[in-house]
Amino acid sequence: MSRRGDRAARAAELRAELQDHAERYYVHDDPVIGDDEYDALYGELKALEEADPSLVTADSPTQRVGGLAPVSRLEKVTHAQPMLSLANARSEEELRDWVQRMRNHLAREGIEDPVFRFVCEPKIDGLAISLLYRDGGLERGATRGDGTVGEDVTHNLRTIAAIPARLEDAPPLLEVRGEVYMALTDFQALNERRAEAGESTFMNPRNAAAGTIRQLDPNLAAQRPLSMWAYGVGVTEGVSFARHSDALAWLRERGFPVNEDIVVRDGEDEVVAQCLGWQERRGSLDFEIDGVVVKVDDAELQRRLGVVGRDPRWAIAWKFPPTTKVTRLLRVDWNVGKFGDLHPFAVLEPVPVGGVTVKLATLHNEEDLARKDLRVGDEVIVLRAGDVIPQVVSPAPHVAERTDRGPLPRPPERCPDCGTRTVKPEGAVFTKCPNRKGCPGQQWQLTKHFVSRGAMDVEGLGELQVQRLLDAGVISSVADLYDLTAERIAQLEGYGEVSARNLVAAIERSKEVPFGRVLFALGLEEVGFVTGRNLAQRFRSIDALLEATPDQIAQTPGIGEKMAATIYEQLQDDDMRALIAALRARGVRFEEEGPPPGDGPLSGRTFVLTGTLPELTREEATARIVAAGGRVTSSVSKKTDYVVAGDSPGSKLAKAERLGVDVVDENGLLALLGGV
Ligand SMILES: NC(=O)c1ccc[n+]([C@@H]2O[C@H](COP(=O)([O-])OP(=O)(O)OC[C@H]3O[C@@H](n4cnc5c(N)ncnc54)[C@H](O)[C@@H]3O)[C@@H](O)[C@H]2O)c1
Ligand SMILES: [Zn+2]
Repeated sequence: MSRRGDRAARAAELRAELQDHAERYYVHDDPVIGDDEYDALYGELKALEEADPSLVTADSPTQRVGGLAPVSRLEKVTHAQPMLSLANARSEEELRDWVQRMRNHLAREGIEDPVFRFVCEPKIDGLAISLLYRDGGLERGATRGDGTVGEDVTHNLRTIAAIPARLEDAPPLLEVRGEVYMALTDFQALNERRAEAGESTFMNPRNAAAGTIRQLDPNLAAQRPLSMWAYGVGVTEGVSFARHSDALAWLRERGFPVNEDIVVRDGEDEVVAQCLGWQERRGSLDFEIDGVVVKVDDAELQRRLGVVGRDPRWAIAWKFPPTTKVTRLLRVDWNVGKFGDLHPFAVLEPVPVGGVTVKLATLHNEEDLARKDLRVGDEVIVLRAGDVIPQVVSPAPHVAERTDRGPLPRPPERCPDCGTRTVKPEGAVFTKCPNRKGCPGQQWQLTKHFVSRGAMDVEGLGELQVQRLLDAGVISSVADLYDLTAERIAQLEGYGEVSARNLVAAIERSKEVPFGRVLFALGLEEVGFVTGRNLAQRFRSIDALLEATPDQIAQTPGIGEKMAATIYEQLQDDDMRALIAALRARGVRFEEEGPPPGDGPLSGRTFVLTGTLPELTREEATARIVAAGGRVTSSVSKKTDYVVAGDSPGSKLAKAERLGVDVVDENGLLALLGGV
């Protein structure tokens, strides 16, 4: 075969392979190769096409954004201006080549020696969206899709607090582009919640954000904390910008979240230094960035540079080294949780990932382990994003084809901490150590939980210190914390005189923690942060709660019969009652402060908010209703007194109308509040 024939065959092979990987990546969220590997194949195809442009086909991945058309049941929207992708640079050399390519291109356009200013922006690893504002109102929000046609996700984008619903001083038409993302801590909390509930976990924050935004039901999006960074404008009428940096400043002034770290740099050297600097810092951010986007600042130069294939010629993505690595799964060990749940984790052959050596990774639960089909001895893909606990994503490609793999790891028959025989209750997600009272593993978890942020919030008492206090026998229950003296603490490893005094002060301060959080801190099964607060609001004192019947507990918002029974049972337990008495004797709060709800003009009334209100944010409206003695819940039922409907209200309004619930607008709400 001729050399051209060889090249054409290889190009076709690469196209098919890339198409396959793109489908796994974008549609099924289940890539089998790393981004660097994908980019290498992509680079090879691109090089072939550049050497021989006749090899370029219209369906080549180098010519199409995302590689795929939208497939979901969401409405399709055609973008007013295509949403493009970005070319990559993985080294200083590639970045300098890009600048040289721009110079060459401009020279052909008759522009010699252009002066470049560059805007460097963190490359947020989320999903691109377009927000269309007409006369200041958010008319439509859409995903990128295949760059030309995206999906209408306005209903979900409206639930994101960072996205302005209305703009002051706005031009007739404005398209804002940005990245929707999930913060790393939120991502981790979401996955933990899902694992606890036996649901599948998300592989990374991008996955979680994309999965959430593409849901049909906006309630789901509202429950998952998403945010956005704005990084550009698309079509506009009545406003234009000479520089990209002007557009960003203008967006910021109008209330869009524009990342504070974005900088303007004059030359290539400065840009390179900036990229390397962020590469160092990437782990310290609370959201994932996978690189730096470098853009030419001057709008006229951008226009002259134009687009090549699916990428603007005037921008490039400096990609960081990958945060996934392949290593060997040496063992699966099991940790005992607060309620005796056995949580599997992976012991790995140590491997450096993104600047840190990873030896352990979370595996969430037994089902997760089975779903991922992980076996001891397998080569596995580990992912480390920011400060989040590393996770095992899957076996490495081709492992599944091996025939000599070990069995699926099973939870141990005896508790690794106390040796008690483990049990798996019918229908439960976790195998358990049933020794709630005597298991040191559970004791440690409960103590750690008690002092954690959101619970009693005792600063200066990390998990290692908790372990030391328990091991040394200095405390045997959380009540003992309140008897500690600075002298006693100072004798322990890791404490000096000052830190010991600070710890005693922090423990003392925890007596101010409100009753609802104390209930949460006790570590009762089914009593999370919100349920703790709701119980506190309903019963107002521990005495009332301890006397309550399961039926009375079930009348608390958010608590069903089954939950109520579990909570009731734990409160009957002698040890739990002794612990509560001991904490109470030491001054921990077991009463709700302030006037009882029911004192305001809205006492006993239940509200549901839907849509965007003209003035009040959701948080403001909720706070004012609660301050007036009312209650806000998330779904409409016969018990709802009022639905407050704003712009684009969604299904709750329809339901309210069906059930005959009163519907008011913002003015109606303000009237009910009576100027509170
Ligand atoms: N592993 C696989 O199998 C596989 C398959 C397909 C794609 N991929 C990966 O996906 C990449 C291609 O994805 P892509 O086309 O979405 O492009 P991209 O992610 O490389 O870059 C374009 C996107 O960057 C985002 N972005 C973040 N911050 C930005 C900012 N400040 N300014 C502008 N844009 C910003 C936008 O969403 C934009 O659409 C490849 O490089 C590859 O790494 C991997
Ligand atoms: Zn045990």
